[in-house]
Amino acid sequence: MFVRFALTADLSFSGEIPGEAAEAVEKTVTDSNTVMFRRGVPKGATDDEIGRITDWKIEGNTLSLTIESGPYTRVHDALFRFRKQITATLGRFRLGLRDIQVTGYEITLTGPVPEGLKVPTLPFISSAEVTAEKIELSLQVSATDLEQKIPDRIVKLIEEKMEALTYGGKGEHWELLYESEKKERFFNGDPTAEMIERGWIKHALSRGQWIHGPQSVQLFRAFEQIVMEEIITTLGFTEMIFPKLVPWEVWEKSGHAKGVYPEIYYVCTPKTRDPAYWEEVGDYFKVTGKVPIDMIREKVDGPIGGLCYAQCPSFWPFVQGQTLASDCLPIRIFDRSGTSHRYESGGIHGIERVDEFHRIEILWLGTPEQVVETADKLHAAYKHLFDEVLNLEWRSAKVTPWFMAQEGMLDGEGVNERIGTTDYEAILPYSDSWLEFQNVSVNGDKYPKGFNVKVQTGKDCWSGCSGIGLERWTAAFLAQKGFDMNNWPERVTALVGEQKELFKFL
Ligand SMILES: Nc1ncnc2c1ncn2[C@@H]1O[C@H](COS(=O)(=O)NC(=O)[C@@H](N)CO)[C@@H](O)[C@H]1O
Ligand SMILES: [Zn+2]
Repeated sequence: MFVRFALTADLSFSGEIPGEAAEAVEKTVTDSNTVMFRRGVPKGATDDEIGRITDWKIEGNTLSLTIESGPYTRVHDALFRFRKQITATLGRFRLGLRDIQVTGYEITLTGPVPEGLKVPTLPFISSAEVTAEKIELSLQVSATDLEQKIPDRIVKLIEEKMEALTYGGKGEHWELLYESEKKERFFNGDPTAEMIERGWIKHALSRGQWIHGPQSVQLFRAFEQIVMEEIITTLGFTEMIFPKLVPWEVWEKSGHAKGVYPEIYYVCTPKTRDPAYWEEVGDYFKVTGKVPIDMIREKVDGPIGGLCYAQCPSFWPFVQGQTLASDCLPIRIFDRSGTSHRYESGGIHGIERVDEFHRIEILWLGTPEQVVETADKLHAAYKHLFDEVLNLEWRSAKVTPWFMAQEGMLDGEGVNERIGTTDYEAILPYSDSWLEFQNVSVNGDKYPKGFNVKVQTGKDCWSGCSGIGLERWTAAFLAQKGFDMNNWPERVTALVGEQKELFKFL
């Protein structure tokens, strides 16, 4: 795409601009066009690619400018560079710059426009024309918007949307890394249906949410214990507690704020704690037995953020803005302190795809070498766990990095080949489909950059994370091993012990 910008602006000064100043203004315009606007422009850029003042006129205390550019020294950058020059020039005539009014701003992107491109609806875009080979935008922007580089971000956003449409079909990247040998299958049913049948779990009252009875929890805790022994203790990870209510600021820094909105469970706060303010809500419920949602909606603030989604982002404020001493690296921590929530795709699923799930989130950070080495150690430990301890039929594959998928980004070309996500999948005999039950990711410098974390050497700081989904482990394990404990690996049987049957429903 070739991008052109055009801008008209009125610069108003503290008094009438005298006739004799015209010459000085002319000189400042020429200097800007020939020298100032060429600063930092790559060699070989043609004249019409570089910002230029193509017209100007003085009327009373106002200097009106027309600026045009291609991609270099874009018109708003030219405007602010010129502002510096002209303030000095007219300062000599004892005139101060009072205000800049942007009276027009056009962006034209020329090149093949993919089918179905939707120009974003933003307050800054006053009109948009899209044809097969061109996109023309008129913006309504203030000088402050230009200082915040709104036009550049709009162009970047449109380019991202076009890329997504062009490569959209590429979808998720998937490349097989390892496949275990086939294992004996002791069960052919849907584990969730069987768990319900046996009273191990029951649907809870919120969407995609379950109440886990003792038998299910005994299995969750057995898996957790095995993770503690085989992974956490063996590799030296230490427990922390990461917050589970995530404010926007965390997701702004983690990048989730780019595109996680369709799947968030949003959180709002009362406008006031004053009981009198809320009395009518309780009264309404007392009288009707119904909760007045619309009335509540008027009385809350926010959403201030949402419930835990990816689990690792809310750790990062712990180290935000800090420099870590080399001798404390690599940091290896984990969190299992609460639930994650995702407003998943429609339809009722089994426990393998729920809106509220229980995950052990393993997180490590340090130099790139330390982070890659830790990931490799984790892969080896997991392989031992699934092959020898749980004796699962499983495979692993390199996929689109989880954080890109969650931000709706494409698999970035050219990122360091060690950066990425490995999914662990287990076969579910009853549906003959593979279920991703956990993953291991090398996230590169994404989080340290997002949260401004440095290491003593001043070199890159990288991080990685691994999410172990206990619902998914349980679904995969039961789908393959069934419910007869004699067919379970004895480590699991020993940890589960005698199953608790508490409830007798008549
Ligand atoms: N809807 C869901 N239901 C049950 N488990 C889920 C769900 N979504 C994710 N998980 C579990 O969480 C793991 C990691 O989720 S992820 O989105 O792939 N990755 C992340 O969020 C990373 N932060 C690592 O946790 C998945 O492998 C799966 O085990
Ligand atoms: Zn994570």
